[in-house]
Amino acid sequence: MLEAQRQEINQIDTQLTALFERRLAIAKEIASQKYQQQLPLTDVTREHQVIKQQCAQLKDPQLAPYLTDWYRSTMLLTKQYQAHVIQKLQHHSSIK
Ligand SMILES: C=C(O[C@@H]1C=C(C(=O)O)C=C[C@H]1O)C(=O)O
Repeated sequence: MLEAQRQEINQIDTQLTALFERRLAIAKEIASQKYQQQLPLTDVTREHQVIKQQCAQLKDPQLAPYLTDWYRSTMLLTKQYQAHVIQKLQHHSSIK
């Protein structure tokens, strides 16, 4: 009964996973620049700008609060990953 929709969700999830991996790969590059230039992990202005830009692209504006939450959690885990990347860079430089 739900089979067709679930298969479609599976296909969407496959695309999301690939995009997630690409997003975190870029976030890793940003993390190493933040480490080298001693920049803070969080850029609140940028975060607000991303959420505003993406919400403006929705066809259905009623989805804005859900997309906002989606981005808030994505950004939180992106920063957790960046913190991990920076910790590793700090560890490597301390043992040289
Ligand atoms: C990826 C970055 O790091 C953080 C995470 C962001 C995101 O996930 O979009 C945006 C800004 C920063 O708070 C960045 O600085 O661009």
